[in-house]
Amino acid sequence: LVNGSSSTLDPLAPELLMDLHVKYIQALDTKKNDLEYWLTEHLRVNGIYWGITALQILGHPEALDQEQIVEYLVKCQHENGGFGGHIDHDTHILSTLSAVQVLITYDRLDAINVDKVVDYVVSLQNEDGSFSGDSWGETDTRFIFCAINCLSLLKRLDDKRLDLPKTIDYIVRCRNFDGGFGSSPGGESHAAQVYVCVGTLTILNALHHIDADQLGWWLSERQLKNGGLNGRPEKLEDVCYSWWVLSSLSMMRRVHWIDAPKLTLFILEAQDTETGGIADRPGNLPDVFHTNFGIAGLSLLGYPGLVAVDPVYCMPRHVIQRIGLDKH
Ligand SMILES: COc1ccc(S(=O)(=O)N2Cc3cc(C#N)ccc3N(Cc3cncn3C)C[C@H]2Cc2ccccc2)cc1
Ligand SMILES: [Zn+2]
Repeated sequence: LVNGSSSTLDPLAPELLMDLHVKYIQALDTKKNDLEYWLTEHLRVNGIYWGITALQILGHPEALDQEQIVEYLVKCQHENGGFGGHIDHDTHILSTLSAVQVLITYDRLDAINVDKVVDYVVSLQNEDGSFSGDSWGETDTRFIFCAINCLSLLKRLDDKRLDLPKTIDYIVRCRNFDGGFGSSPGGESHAAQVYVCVGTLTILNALHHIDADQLGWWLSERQLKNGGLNGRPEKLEDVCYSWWVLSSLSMMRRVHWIDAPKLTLFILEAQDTETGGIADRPGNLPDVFHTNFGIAGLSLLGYPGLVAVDPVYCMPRHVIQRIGLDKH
């Protein structure tokens, strides 16, 4: 009952409309007459990572043209080694990580200059151990995770230019009295920041800096009566927190501290049964971001028929195993 899909509790419960979600993702790149398609141009590379990863977990890697996607991503790499959100957009650590994640998922790192990617990421590290998102210098624990995650995927954490002990110190400075983490020292605890800080410490084998019972309790407190999870106390439930909270609990071996059947039901009720796709909560419009993190969350909950996902990298577990990172 704990890990089964919701139908073990309630025969009328919705099920995951897998084929409809595959069609929703395939249709994303065809809406070229929608204003939204062009407004989200800056998100294109991130959107490809969200779409590809959802298709991988659904077991349909063939649903998009991999060669065409690789050719597009190659065009997004700048001479500084970073990737922009779209061709000729400024480079950013978020789109650089997304591009690397897709290329590794496709086993096509041969298509890009990996050494230049490493140079770009290393160039974003600051004196205090944090990382900036781009050359404008804005720092956020999210960017530290993107940098460490990317270097780990490229097997380049041993780069002599890095000061990893300082990065760990910076993350620890972002820990709050409630056991959670914020986007910078003194920042309020937020589930997405907990994920990026627990993920960074997991990759750097420094989880001993975390009080797993205290943080596990704060995370389990994110679950509301409707089964959904919020990001902070008093906030509304949102499907993407299924990923930020569950993956953090999974890294701390405490996924069972959440009511899995009730969360499963919440995610399934956020599906759009007409168009496919998953919204941030039931009744809202779906988007590729929440579709990916809803499906990834269901995979962590053991929903039947889904490919296993790695809680640290949010990539298929078999891909992480292929590159030998499944030691944690
Ligand atoms: C719809 O208004 C927005 C607002 C912001 C953004 S964003 O800054 O690019 N970004 C990615 C994102 C993508 C989509 C999709 N498709 C939808 C939302 C969303 N959010 C906003 C969000 C999600 N849950 C509640 N909120 C308000 C997260 C945000 C930050 C983020 C970026 C990368 C990785 C993780 C998180 C995009 C659209
Ligand atoms: Zn959300």
